[in-house]
Amino acid sequence: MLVGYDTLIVMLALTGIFAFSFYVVLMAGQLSLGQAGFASVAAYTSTLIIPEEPLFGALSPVLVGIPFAMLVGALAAFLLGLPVLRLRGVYLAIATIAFGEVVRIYMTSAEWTGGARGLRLDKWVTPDLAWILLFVLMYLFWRLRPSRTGRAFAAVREDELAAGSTGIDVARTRMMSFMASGAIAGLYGLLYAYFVRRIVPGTFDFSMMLDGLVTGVVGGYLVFFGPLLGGAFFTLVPEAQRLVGLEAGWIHPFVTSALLLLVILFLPGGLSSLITRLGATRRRPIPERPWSELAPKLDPLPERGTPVLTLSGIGKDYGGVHAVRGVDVTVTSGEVLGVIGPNGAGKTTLVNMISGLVPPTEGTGDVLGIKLDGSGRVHRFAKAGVSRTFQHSKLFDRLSVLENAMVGTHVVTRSTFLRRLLWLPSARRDDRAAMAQAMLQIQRVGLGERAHLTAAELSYGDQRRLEIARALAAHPTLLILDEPAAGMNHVEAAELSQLIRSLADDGITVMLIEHNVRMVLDTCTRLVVLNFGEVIASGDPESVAADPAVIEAYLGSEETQKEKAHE
Ligand SMILES: Nc1ncnc2c1ncn2[C@@H]1O[C@H](COP(=O)(O)OP(=O)(O)OP(=O)(O)O)[C@@H](O)[C@H]1O
Repeated sequence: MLVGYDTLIVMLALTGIFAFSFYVVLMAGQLSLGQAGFASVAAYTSTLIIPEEPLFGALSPVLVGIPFAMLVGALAAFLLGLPVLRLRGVYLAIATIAFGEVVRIYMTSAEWTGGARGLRLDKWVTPDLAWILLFVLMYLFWRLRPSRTGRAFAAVREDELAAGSTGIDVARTRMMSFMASGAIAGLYGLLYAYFVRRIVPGTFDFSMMLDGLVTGVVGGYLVFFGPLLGGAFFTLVPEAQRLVGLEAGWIHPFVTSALLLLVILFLPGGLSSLITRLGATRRRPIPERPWSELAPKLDPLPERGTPVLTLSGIGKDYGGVHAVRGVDVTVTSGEVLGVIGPNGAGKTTLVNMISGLVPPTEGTGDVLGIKLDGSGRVHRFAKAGVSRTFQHSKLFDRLSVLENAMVGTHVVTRSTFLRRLLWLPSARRDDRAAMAQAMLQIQRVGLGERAHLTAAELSYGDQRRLEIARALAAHPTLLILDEPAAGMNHVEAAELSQLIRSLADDGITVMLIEHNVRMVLDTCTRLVVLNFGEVIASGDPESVAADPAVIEAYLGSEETQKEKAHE
């Protein structure tokens, strides 16, 4: 067992560093547990290149190993990530644990690793080195969180589907967090080995992984100093127990576990959430600034009348259920196209195909230059100019209204993380431009006063409005609204109708799915009616509303029409 204050001080830093390798995946919502494996691979391979003598006669030779171990850890994570990052949740956890076990078994049986007896090393890790590295990591994560990349991580954690629809490359973001986790775990493995002066396969086992996970979760993964708090908890609680004589037998694990349980049960965001909660009570509305001047310069929208969407015989089959069949539709710029039809008519499936969420099983289509052949991933549709809202709001609940809309600016802003590390003024300008673009849209939907609240704190109607603001923040050419007025009263629906018309006046093409017939008739320039997946009528709102086939299939009797109009 390690004793002495030097040891305690170094272990505090090392535990914090290891917790960061969990933090970075949890931050992106991934339950990945291969860190002990990455640490092991990196530590063992580093021993092959680290010289035995000090560098230039004075510097710790571990300095050579640091970039090497991080590279090896990241590479191992990349290679493992290629097959396993298709998995999510508990399946990802199992696959990554299995990787750790495979590494351990290999290291035990290989000759170059010294087998089960391991290798003896020199002690090259000092408290200064460990703490400097921990502070470097804290700095990186402090600068990452409010950057465009940090928001992408948070968005992927909160809702992958919505993140993809705002133009974030979800697969890439997950891989980035996975590789960063591998790099940090590699760093930890190296430092640990050269601190305890020994490397044996048993060190990097399941319990190391579990300790790291607990430290990451207890510290919390929403704020950059979470791992430090987690590390302190994990290292100091046993130490405090030792000091007060609670060390013997079962008392030690019992007290530690009870404290852990308390943190996990009553502080789901970890210890760091205590501090953010204090901050939350001090949140104030965002002060007014000249947002239009600060906003980014955006490309003009296509000329009125330019084709935006062309569908030809498009259809989607769900194992025998023809959700959509043989739909031919052309939409041109500046139109407000209403898509109506009874429940289950295929409206959502149709817009899911247009926004790249599901590939069609028949027909061809083109939306803003992207072919609907199943090859384009969701974020590409967003990049091309397709933005959408969902039938059931998909907001990033734990992010603020402003942050939600800022995620929406992903496709019209540039990455700022690396420039933020260097405090470059251009990064500040770009971040401010993203904020301005987001605030303008938030104000446009009438949420300016509530920009500082979290999305979860909003009323249902406001959440629907926020989803529209987030979609607008991407400066879309085609805006798809899936039942945006659901749950709104007729005054709110009328306001929404006015907003949609003003968006069309600005040149945005809108596709509106809505059950509120009055609103559809008031808002749209053209209607398409679906029934059992097929188009049964299309044309200007008045003639469609008068079409007997439509009345029969959807609008029903006059009484039902009135009811629907008041929904
Ligand atoms: N993922 C899926 N798997 C199997 N069937 C599906 C799936 N998604 C939709 N369907 C089926 O496809 C048909 C069309 O559904 P869709 O949700 O597109 O209709 P909708 O017009 O949007 O309905 P609503 O107005 O109730 O939202 C329905 O019969 C539905 O059950």
